[in-house]
Amino acid sequence: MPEQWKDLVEEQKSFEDEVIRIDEWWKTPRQAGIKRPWTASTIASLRNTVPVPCLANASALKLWALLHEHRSRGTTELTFGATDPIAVSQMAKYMRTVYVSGGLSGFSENNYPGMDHADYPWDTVPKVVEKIFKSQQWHDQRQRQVRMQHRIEQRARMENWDYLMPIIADGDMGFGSLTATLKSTKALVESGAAGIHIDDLALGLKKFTIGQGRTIVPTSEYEDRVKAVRMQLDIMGAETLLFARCDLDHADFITSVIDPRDHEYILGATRNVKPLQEVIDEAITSGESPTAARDEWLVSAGTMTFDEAVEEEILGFKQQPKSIINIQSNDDLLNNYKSRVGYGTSLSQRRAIAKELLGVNIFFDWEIPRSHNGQYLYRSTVKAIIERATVVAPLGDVSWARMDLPDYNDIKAYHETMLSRFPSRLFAFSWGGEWKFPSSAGWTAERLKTVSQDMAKDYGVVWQIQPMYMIQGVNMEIEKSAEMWVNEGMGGYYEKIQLPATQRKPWKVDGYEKMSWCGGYLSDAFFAAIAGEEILQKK
Ligand SMILES: C[C@](O)(C(=O)O)[C@H](CC(=O)O)C(=O)O
Repeated sequence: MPEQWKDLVEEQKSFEDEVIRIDEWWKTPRQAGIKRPWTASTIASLRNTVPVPCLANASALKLWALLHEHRSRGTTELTFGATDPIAVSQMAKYMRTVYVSGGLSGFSENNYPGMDHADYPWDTVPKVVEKIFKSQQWHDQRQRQVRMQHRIEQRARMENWDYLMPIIADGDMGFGSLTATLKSTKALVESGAAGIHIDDLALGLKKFTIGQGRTIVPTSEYEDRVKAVRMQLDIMGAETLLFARCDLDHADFITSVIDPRDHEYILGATRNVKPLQEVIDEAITSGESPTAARDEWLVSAGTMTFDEAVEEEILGFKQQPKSIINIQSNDDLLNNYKSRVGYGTSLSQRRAIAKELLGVNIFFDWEIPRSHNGQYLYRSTVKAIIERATVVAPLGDVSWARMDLPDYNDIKAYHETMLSRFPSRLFAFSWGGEWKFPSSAGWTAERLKTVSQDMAKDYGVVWQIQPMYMIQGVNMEIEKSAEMWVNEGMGGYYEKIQLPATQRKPWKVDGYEKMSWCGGYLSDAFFAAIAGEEILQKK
């Protein structure tokens, strides 16, 4: 065999071995539940010749085991968003995971802070994850060094925190095209993320500042994003969990009507009026309120979904159209229409069915209500969230319906239906800040005390977070400390911080005087080891 053939045969063999390794990996309990639309050879061909070890894997497998343990016990992991490694080192005493919120990172971790419009640089969250991941390693190292200076029986009485808490990171909407999603996934995994969430919001259109404005992408685009994340994980051999988040709740817009699976929820005008944007522009030119003009327009245009327009048409019939001979009532007609349309029936198919049944063309135009940025008007429903979550569930590990001002009935409907389709599903949920919790929507103070545990037990919601609003608690403590220091100086510090912190039981609160937490003992150990001393001297 010529020399160069030997290399080629080796190359082929190493490729085929890699394919086998990937196939075997996909059979492991952690990976077996995922349904991929690609083969192991595709992934092998996208991998490096020499695979780069995946640092996040130990943590990801730990997260996987933890969430499954919660699932089987009917309990939940409660955590909150943090960007500061110091805060995370304290959280380790009570919680077993940590969340890195994009909103919080965009607010505090870059030079151009702002509201959570996901407009911060795409590598902001990976950098925060990396900072926390590395700090966790350091805390683990310095704690171990101190512990190892003590005999086993002494160690039983010493602090022994698990600082290596799996980090779940906000992947937002992937930060760009599919290749940007691949890159941001790669960066998050390389930074140490044990879990990543990805959502279906439109790029550049995330808004929290005004009442209206949440915009989602078509189902197909969301599906592609989730695929991109999964594919990048596969390429890296990463065990990192994929949290498929759906942000459709309270969405007002969708960017495109390309996917028939979304057509049922798109709103159109049922009267032949001027386009909305023209009316808004005229209002602005003449100094009138564009919001009022918009609201009036929505009513005057008879804005509704196509199915609602069909229903209105049928209910408006005084008598049966002649073409329908075997249908007795308007209700039968409506039921007939409904039985013939369903998930994925396109608008043109719906039009044709309506025409066939009613004998008339229904006026419905979803172009004229389009917004300034070209978005289509959208009606969000729990059913639509479930449909999207169902599409992406086989690619993800955890399902998450982001809800704001939630109605408990919506939470129940979403999880019950998802469980009927995916009985062993893991779910995530995020709570909000300063929510009003109306009792009309099923919320009472008593309900709130048990709701997290109930959602874990009843629906398998194993990971529940306060994404960014715990910052209010942090602010409260800092504000109180600032007030104290300015008014009471050293006396206040001694009485209100130093004494209670050092007297706290069973452990002192961490501070610089505690040589372990600030790494003093670890530094001393380095100096001693370099000087040639035996540092493992059991006290
Ligand atoms: C989770 C989230 O993405 C975040 O950045 O923390 C935000 C939080 C929030 O606004 O409630 C989100 O849900 O979009």
